[in-house]
Amino acid sequence: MISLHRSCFLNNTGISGSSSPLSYKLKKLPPASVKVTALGPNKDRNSSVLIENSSPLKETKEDDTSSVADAGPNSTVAGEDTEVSYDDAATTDDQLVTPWSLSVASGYTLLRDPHHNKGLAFNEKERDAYYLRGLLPPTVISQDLQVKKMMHSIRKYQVPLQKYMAMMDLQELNERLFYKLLINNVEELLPVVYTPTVGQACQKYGSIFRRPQGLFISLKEKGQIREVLRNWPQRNIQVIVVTDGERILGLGDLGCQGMGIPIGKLSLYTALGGVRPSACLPVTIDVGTNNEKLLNDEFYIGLRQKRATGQEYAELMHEFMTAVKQTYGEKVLIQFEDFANHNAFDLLAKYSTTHLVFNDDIQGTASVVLAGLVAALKVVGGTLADHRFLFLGAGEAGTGIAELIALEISKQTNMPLKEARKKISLVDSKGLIVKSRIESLQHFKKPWAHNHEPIKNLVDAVNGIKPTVLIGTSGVGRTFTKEVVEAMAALNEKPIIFSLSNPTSQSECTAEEAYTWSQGRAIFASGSPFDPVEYKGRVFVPGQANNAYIFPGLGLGLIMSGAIRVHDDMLLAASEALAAQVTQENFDKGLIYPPFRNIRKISAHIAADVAAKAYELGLATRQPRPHNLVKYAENCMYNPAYQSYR
Ligand SMILES: NC(=O)C1=CN([C@@H]2O[C@H](COP(=O)(O)OP(=O)(O)OC[C@H]3O[C@@H](n4cnc5c(N)ncnc54)[C@H](OP(=O)(O)O)[C@@H]3O)[C@@H](O)[C@H]2O)C=CC1
Ligand SMILES: CC(=O)C(=O)O
Ligand SMILES: [Mg+2]
Repeated sequence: MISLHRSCFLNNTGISGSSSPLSYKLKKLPPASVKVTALGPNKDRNSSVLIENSSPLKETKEDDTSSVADAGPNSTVAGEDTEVSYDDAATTDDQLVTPWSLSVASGYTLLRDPHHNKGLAFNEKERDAYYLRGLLPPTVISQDLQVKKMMHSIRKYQVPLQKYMAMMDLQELNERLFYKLLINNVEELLPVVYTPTVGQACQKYGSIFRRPQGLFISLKEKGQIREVLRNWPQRNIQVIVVTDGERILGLGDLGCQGMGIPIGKLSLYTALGGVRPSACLPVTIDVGTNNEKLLNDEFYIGLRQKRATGQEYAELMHEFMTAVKQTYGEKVLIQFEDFANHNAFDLLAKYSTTHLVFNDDIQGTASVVLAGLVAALKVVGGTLADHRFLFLGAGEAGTGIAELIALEISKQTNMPLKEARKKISLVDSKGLIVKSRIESLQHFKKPWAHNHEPIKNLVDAVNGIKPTVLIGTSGVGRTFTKEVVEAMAALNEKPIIFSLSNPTSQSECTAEEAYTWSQGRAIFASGSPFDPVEYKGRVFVPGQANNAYIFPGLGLGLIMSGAIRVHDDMLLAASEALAAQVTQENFDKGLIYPPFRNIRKISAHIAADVAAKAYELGLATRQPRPHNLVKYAENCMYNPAYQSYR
């Protein structure tokens, strides 16, 4: 009896260094009593086919002439006088069949394996060695030419969602080409695989869903989450991005269709931060949805029930968090993403002492915004403590940013944190957060309830508080009206205005509005990208204040140092590292963030500073500490160039 190992490829085993997609082959099958049996996936995960024979078959090296890749579900696995035929057409609906498959990476299978497929870039030698002759047209082209060709076809699509789908198809066809494309064209493709287009993709995810790109863990899987994790083909997981889909960007509850977000975020972990794709696991927890439209949509792919809450919710999340640690160990990084705030703060508080976790919307966003502010001070002058901050939106992003600003002010000035918080005011859907509202406020808003008379609307709050910085984290589009921006411009020579809500439709104002209404004086950044704006003969390039600048580098820093916990000082370190990357040339264009085209270099610096902080705090387990952390970060980064197969 012998089993063929399905997981014998580079990255499938988690063992790198092999440059052959084909590690095992069989000698020709002996004539008698050959039986091919399928195994259910949970019986032996490493086996696709079990072949019983009176004389055991030997495993041999690649120079052997026969390959089991010749066999497939519809083919005949033949000895000289024995045939076992598998013919799908012969089965009917009421006959039970087992969905077995061979996954030896050669021939047709190799072309279907996104981790190893190179398409027309397979060279002549590889085409011979891996049974590709005839399966490809004769031309051999370079990866660079493939990139050029793909960009050419993606640019032809007018509809952003079509571009998104073309990118997702590519990711599932040829992973290295996907990442090469994304890295080489990051400024053009970021809005395709990430905000704003990923928002549309989530809204339509039920219709566009094709193949699993991450794990769906629903209430149906309660009690079996460890087994579900084992169904994922990769074992050596380093980062998980998990959502429950309740607050997807500023689009609200998209239930199970929120899966587009973890997938998009993790593709940035690889493209922007260099974490290898096989180490990334997107997860969506499905506890139902309160979105009536989805519940009534025949194409909805999630659980058709109202959201579970309370103990039922907490138990599922706890089982997930426990299973993750048991399966992948202490050092797996879990990024909470796009949870609604009534769960987000509690989950973070509960698991930050036992797991390597952070909440991107609360902490990653805070870090990126603080970096933008620190950079903006070089243009407007003064220290953080000299400024007054007003937020529209007092949820995860708003209070998360506010707290990190206060922490930094407190560090810089030795002012008590409580005092530092007084420089920051927040407005929620009910108006300015003030002391008289304290009883009815959610716990994360309470620290921001200052002594002030109640104010209902934003313009009055601007005129009453007289902020130098206005930050939008409301998730509601066009709330920075002309009146609001003009009020900021009347109060400040250079008003700092950030419209952070995503996607573009939810941005508090557009770049054009910010520059026009402030007569070209605003220092502006937005969560989703806007094109440059020409105002009175001058071109303004708006920056993108998005946590995508932070989480890939932060994650890499945590992974490469073997950190076991996330600490606020790491977020401050990430923020400082990002701010330090803004050049005079960027400032001259009105930018307070460096361009995304340099993101891998930026991420290496962020990773290095985060790792340095982890060592300093005694939270790093990788010893000895690398001497040059920036170089080490760069060397750790995944390179999407094709590997040569022997
Ligand atoms: N650029 C970036 O990197 C990031 C951007 N974001 C974006 O920020 C937005 C908010 O996210 P998040 O903080 O997590 O969401 P939350 O739901 O936690 O918070 C939203 C806040 O906005 C308030 N709000 C809603 N409507 C109004 C209104 N009309 N006027 C005033 N306040 C209002 C809510 O008030 P109430 O509490 O009274 O309901 C709440 O305080 C989203 O669009 C998200 O995409 C988030 C993370 C990162
Ligand atoms: C960018 C991001 O994380 C958000 O909008 O939720
Ligand atoms: Mg988010």
